[in-house]
Amino acid sequence: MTDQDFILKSYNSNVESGSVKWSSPSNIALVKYWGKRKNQIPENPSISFTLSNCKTITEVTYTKKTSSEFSFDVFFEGEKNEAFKPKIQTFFERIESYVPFLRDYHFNIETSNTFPHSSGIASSASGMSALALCLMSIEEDLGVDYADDYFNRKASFLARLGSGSACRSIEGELVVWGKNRSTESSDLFGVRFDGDIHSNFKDYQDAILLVDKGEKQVSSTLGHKLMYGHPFAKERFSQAHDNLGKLKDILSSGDLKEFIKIVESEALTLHAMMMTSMPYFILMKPNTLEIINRIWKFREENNSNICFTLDAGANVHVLFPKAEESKVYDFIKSELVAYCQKGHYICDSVGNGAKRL
Ligand SMILES: Nc1ncnc2c1ncn2[C@@H]1O[C@H](COP(=O)(O)OP(=O)(O)OP(=O)(O)O)[C@@H](O)[C@H]1O
Ligand SMILES: C[C@@](O)(CCOP(=O)(O)OP(=O)(O)O)CC(=O)O
Repeated sequence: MTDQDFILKSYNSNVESGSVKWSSPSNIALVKYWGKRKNQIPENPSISFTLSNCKTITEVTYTKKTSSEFSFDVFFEGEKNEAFKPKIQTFFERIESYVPFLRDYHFNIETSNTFPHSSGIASSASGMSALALCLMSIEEDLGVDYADDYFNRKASFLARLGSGSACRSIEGELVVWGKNRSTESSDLFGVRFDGDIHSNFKDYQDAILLVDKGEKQVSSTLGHKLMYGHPFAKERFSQAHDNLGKLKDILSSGDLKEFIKIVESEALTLHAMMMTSMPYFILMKPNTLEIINRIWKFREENNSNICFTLDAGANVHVLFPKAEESKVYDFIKSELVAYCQKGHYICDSVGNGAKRL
């Protein structure tokens, strides 16, 4: 498929108003997207677990208007929000040719997240995917009739133009984005991982330890830009291809020890890219490292398959098989909680994707 396949050519412009509502999850990458080209095309493929409890709920009410500029209001967690508007404005500008009705309506966007935003738990992924899905449902309200597959693909295509990782939030349980030699994929949208998944990875758990709930100093968007001219960029992009290939085999064989190696190495490589860019920056906090060291110690002493991953932030995602749930939560409550801001953490697990409400 090409960009052209997603252009909406005709719709019923007589619809006066309506309302649509979606819940869309965040996701956590196992192989990380870090570096992009023009038009939100990733420099390397990535794969993520779709989450279940970390999600955005967005309701969009649309009303016909006469003026031709974009018009929308954002209400975040019940209050009028100006801070989220520029990202949505940029999103609308990027997707206009694919959803031309954007200038015909005023949009009232009421949204909330179940987790802190802008702190490396991919609120841009759940937020932008929820909005993209609402626009797709409006497209349907305007008389456009699509097969299920196309609906999800276009939603993912639009979401990508809001935030790259958002294209991996439409479906579950594992989603791949970015052309590669190992799996079915596209640079334009995310697709469900087409390989076998061993039962060891069913219902995988993710406890997100909130080391720092504040907004991070450097946004992911800026971080991606710093991969231009980065001294290790070429090697990193090629490593991501290799890691995705290895992960495909691991997901099928159920080899948890090998899974841990890839996932932890990906997280540390992501942060190594930040530390070696110019300007360089560090998003981990001292407690991030304390937690990592304690996870390693616990794994060794308990013959556990617990591991960590990080997004672009200080918070730690603790990944583990369902079978280890009770012993890992005992460990978190007795040891790791001390390193979390106000003792807060989120219990999550792999989920099935977005839902219309
Ligand atoms: N519910 C929402 N609706 C619309 N936009 C949202 C929503 N939640 C967050 N955003 C947008 O996403 C931005 C945060 O994304 P950013 O990439 O900086 O941080 P993040 O949440 O840590 O994500 P990531 O882990 O992908 O870096 C917010 O400033 C806002 O513009
Ligand atoms: C570290 C990451 O979470 C980076 C996410 O980057 P974004 O998707 O937030 O960036 P933009 O495309 O600029 O919106 C890794 C990942 O999710 O793959």
